[in-house]
Amino acid sequence: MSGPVLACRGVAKLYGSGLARFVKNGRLSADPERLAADGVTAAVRDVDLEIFRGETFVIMGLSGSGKSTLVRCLSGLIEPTAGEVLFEGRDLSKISERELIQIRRLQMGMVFQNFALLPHLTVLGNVAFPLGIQGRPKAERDKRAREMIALVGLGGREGRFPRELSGGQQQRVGIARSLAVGPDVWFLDEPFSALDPLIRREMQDEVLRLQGMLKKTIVFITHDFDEAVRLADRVAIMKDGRIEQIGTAEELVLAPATDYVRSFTREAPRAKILTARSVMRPADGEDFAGHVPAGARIAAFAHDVEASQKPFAVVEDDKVIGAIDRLAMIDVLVGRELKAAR
Ligand SMILES: Nc1ncnc2c1ncn2[C@@H]1O[C@H](COP(=O)(O)OP(=O)(O)OP(=O)(O)O)[C@@H](O)[C@H]1O
Repeated sequence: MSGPVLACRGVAKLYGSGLARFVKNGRLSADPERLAADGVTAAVRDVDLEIFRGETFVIMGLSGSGKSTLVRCLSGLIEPTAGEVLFEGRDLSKISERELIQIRRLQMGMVFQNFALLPHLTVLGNVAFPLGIQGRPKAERDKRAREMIALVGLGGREGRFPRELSGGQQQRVGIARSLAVGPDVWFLDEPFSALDPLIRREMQDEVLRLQGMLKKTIVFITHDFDEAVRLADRVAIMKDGRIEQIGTAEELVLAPATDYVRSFTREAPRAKILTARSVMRPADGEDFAGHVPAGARIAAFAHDVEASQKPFAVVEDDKVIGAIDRLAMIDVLVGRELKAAR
């Protein structure tokens, strides 16, 4: 098995003056009270994480919790005050500036909330832009840009300028541009926050569709738990620069590590998050009305189970591993506390 694509070890990013006095042996050595008393902002602190190939890793938190700063550290845009960021096992602070630029240009793609398109360039010009920076010949970059434009559903609009496109279309251009160089890691920093809810959902579907085809390693920032649930393999919840918990949406809902995570996930759409496995009870040789796969989300079968007098079998590898009945459905749907490991 290969190691993580990206990893953080004790990463901290401070803003203020005389920061060296807060770092000992490469690690942050001051607590938040001391930093605050000295007028220092700890935008990020004590962050340890690993992101694996092909994973969609979502970083969530309220405004000011440190999401963007952490992602800037992960993408090598800024250097942490303490700790290490490893990209494919290499400490980003130990490689040359030149190589870092190459990694950022060739192996990382970025999508931003404000689209960050160049207004004087057409759709084709914008998408081809990063290929031009790489010095690729014009014919080659135009061909690749056209492919990317078609991929995001904007074929035929190559000659338009950003101002002639809707917000959703502009962000599709941003997406096409970020994918043009074929990056290994795809960073999306609140890419859909400026879009209205319907378009936002459409764009989430677009990311899911592209991810199904391209299988990138994705680091996605959002402050919306529903968005995280739709997209994420794992979610990291940040508060005051620290990560409170990392887990699947189901783990966060069933076993919140802190009160903060509990309050963050309280309103979560449980039926879309929880699986049959986490709400089943032991089966005791009863008669079943049907069966559901252990990994299926409640929303997919809630209606059938609720409408049935008899329980349903929960199956895995063709074996019955538990049972699920109306009462369990009602517990989930009304949000009654579940025991994490029944
Ligand atoms: N260049 C900077 N100089 C000083 N303080 C900064 C700087 N960048 C970020 N901060 C502070 O660090 C903290 C975290 O900011 P950051 O932008 O990472 O949060 P965020 O979670 O991405 O917020 P938002 O969702 O609003 O974008 C904030 O208190 C912010 O004011």
